[in-house]
Amino acid sequence: MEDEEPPRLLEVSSPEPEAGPSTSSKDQYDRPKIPLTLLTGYLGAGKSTLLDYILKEEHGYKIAVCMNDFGDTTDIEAKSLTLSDPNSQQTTTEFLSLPNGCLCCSFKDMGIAAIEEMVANAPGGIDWVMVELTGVADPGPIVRSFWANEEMGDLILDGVVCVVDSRNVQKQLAEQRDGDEINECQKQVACADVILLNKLDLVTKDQMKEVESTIRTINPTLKVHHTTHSRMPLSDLFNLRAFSDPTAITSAQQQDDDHVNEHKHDGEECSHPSHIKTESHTNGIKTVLIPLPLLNQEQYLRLNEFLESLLWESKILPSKSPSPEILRSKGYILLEDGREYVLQGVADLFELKELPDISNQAGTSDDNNGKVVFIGKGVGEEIKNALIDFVGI
Ligand SMILES: Nc1nc2c(ncn2[C@@H]2O[C@H](COP(=O)(O)OP(=O)(O)OP(=O)(O)O)[C@@H](O)[C@H]2O)c(=O)[nH]1
Repeated sequence: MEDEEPPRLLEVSSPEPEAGPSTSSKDQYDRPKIPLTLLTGYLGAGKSTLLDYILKEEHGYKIAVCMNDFGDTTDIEAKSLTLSDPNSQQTTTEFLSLPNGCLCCSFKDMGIAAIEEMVANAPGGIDWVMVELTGVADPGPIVRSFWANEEMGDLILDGVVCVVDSRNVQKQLAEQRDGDEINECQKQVACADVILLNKLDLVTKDQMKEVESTIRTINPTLKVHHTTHSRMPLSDLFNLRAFSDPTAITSAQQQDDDHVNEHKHDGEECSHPSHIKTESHTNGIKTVLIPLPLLNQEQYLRLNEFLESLLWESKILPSKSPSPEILRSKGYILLEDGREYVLQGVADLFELKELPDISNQAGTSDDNNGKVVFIGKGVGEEIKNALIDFVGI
């Protein structure tokens, strides 16, 4: 998938939220698409515990759970037609059917095409697919592949859920890699849409506050759940629509504001990310949030050009500034003529998608302000200033 020019995704409409297990959206040919959740998290965080819970709970969804090992994540496409049983090394498509209607499969190598084949052949049909990544996987290339595959494939990426071990995550985030590279734990937090701060029973209230501050410093767009044994309302794991719904970004900001308000009133020591030193744990991974006014058409085109230069060529910053490594981009953009766009990006792949019906989007943004968020290493004021200059706002 290393094309010379990063692919752009086709525009798809944002379906209305639906209740219950009937969750599939449709592609442009009116074929149903099955939502897929990627489950990530460092070794021992509680991913299997969460899957075990999902596979036993009565929730009404027919979920295919793939306990997966993509191995070298940069090679995902090459493996996309391989299905091999880790014990026999035989090619197989067998499932374990569970009493709550879920299917469980555990394969060593399984790519997108194999998952699609499994879903198509699943006895009785499937409402949802959940794929567990290995604890040391960098989710970025995998997220990118599933997302890029949506246009032609049968699956639609609903979101990325990350489980962390609250007792050990600060240490895991601070682990150094050769050449000061971003470590896997940092990438997992940066790429996620929902995070379970798990093992609540093993940390004090103050430790949990500090963990949450660090996590929010890396990625303030996350929806955070505090859990023990990965127990949480499962409805909060489904229908995230993280790659199509503008509330994913606006509600994240609201959540952050709520956190500040809470701080103002509870009289306890401040743990908000802007007031606590968490840099040593994040190894330079940060978020920059750039508020946007209403843009005219020309400014919108300039923003698009800015994103291409920044994400494809890392060219936009003054030459003396080190190139940022952007893991995730999100945004909500409003134009003077009333059009609204959602920006989603994973590494160099990005999409600016126009929201189909303005009247349907009422309430998507409480403050009615546009914004762009970049999460990664080396992001900061330089990007903000460069965007403001380039777009002319
Ligand atoms: N005390 C405590 N232990 C937990 C909690 N959640 C999970 N565990 C235990 O932590 C260990 C690791 O949990 P797993 O669910 O296997 O973690 P994982 O993320 O799947 O681990 P890998 O497969 O190695 O990546 C198991 O022994 C779990 O029982 C929790 O909230 N509290």
